[in-house]
This record gives sequence, structure tokens and C-alpha cells, in this order.
Amino acid sequence: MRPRDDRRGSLVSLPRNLAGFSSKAYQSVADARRWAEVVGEALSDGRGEGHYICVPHPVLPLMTSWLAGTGMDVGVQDLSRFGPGPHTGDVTAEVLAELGCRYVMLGHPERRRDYGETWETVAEKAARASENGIVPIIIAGEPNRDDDVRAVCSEQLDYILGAVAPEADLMIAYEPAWAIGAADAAPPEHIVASVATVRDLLSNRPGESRIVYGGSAKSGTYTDIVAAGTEDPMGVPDGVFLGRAGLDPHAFLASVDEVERARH
Ligand SMILES: O=C[C@H](O)COP(=O)(O)O
Repeated sequence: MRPRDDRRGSLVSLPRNLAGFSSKAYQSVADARRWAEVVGEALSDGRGEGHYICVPHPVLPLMTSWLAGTGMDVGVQDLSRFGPGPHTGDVTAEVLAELGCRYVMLGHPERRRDYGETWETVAEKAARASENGIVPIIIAGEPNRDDDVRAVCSEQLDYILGAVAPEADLMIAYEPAWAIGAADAAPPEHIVASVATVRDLLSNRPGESRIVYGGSAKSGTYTDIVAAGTEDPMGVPDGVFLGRAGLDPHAFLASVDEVERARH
């Protein structure tokens, strides 16, 4: 059975084409508003359907209202591993769901670096999200360039697959840690081989899964990946996840166009 999207009151599928942007902790509220004005105007015809942004918690309701009419989904970058109760400072999945949160990023190397988050914790958070109708975006990928992608991603995903219901929707952002915050994205051939591996690791799930690529992605990255994946369509991700490049709303819009063009 498909999980219920309580916000829309109906059963929905994950989008097929996904251009995403995580604003991390880069933007002020005024910056976020300026970003939303440009994107909101460009996608006011609903052309943003299925594309998404992940913002800090306080920006969630603001961004949701600023992007109304675009079709875009809004998510956040973390949530509490606890349910409602005595957990000072935490933001629960229940509160986020009430605010219309569609996605939550989990497992990002920056959170593991800054807060020592373990995959056990990430899995607990994924379960909390999923039980509350929020789709976890699991940031999976190898720490070092010469790591064994299958071995690393398999171990990371085992934590998650053991924690969320088999039929729950799941998004994986394949992000090799060595390509995050770097000068360039990982080589397209590496991305294609790795995405095919991740797809294979998820192939027995009854639930819907999507895979996007992140790590120094910018305009042109998705087109390069598609070109490298001509012989291996399973290795072509369902979209791209921008960090720094997406701070420029025009660059985000270019990625939306690129993903839409490549996948129609
Ligand atoms: O979630 C997004 C990624 O971590 C990518 O960030 P970056 O494009 O700044 O490397």
C-alpha cells in the first residue's frame, strides 16, 4: 500500500523529475525571500511541480507560502529522533508534518562531522519522518575517492532499510563526501556507476525510491550525467541536488529546465 500523504489527503507518488536545492545555513531570511521571489515568479505557472528546496526549520512555513502556486515541495535539513515530549530544542516530525513539510535530509556528512551523528541515529530519524508522512532524503555515499561504493552504500542503506517500512517512499541523494564542497562534481562516469549500484541495492524494495545526485553539482552537471549514462540508463539519477550553485536562483531554474528537458 502506498503511504498516505496527509497534507494532500490522497495517495501520491514521488515525482519522476527532481531538481533540488539545500540552502544549508547559507541564507538569511531576507536572502531566502529574494531567492523565492525569483523562483516563484519564474515557476508561477506550476512548472515547479515535484522540484524541491530544503531549508532551515524556521524558514519552512515562510518558504511554503512564498512558493505557493509553483508546485514545488519544501523540506527541511534535520528533525528530532524523538517524538513529542521532554526534548528541549528538538523539532519533531509531528510539528514538521503539521507545517506541510514534504522531505527531510538525513545522514549528511556535514551533520555527522558537526554533531557526530551515527547511522543508528540517522535510521531512527528516518523512521520518525516516514511514520509521519515526511519522505526521508538519505544522503549516502563513500567518504573517500577510492572507497568501495557498493560496500559503503550497502552498509549505510542497511541501517535505513531496517528502520523504515518496506513500502515507505524514500529518496536517496547519492553524494560522495569527497565531492561535496569541492571544485567540481564527481566524474559523470563515476556517478552513473554508483547510481546503478544504489538502484540495485534498492531493487527489492516494494516502496517507491528515487535517486538524485549531489556534490558540487551545477548547471550542466545533469546533462553530463545523462550523456555518460547512454549505455546504462539505470545509472542515470532521477535528478540533481544543488548546494552552493543553487544559491543563485537562476542556476536552480536552469537545473529545473535541464532535468525536465533530459527526462521528456
Ligand atoms: O546537499 C547538497 C550537497 O551537500 C551539495 O553541496 P555542494 O553543491 O555545495 O557541494
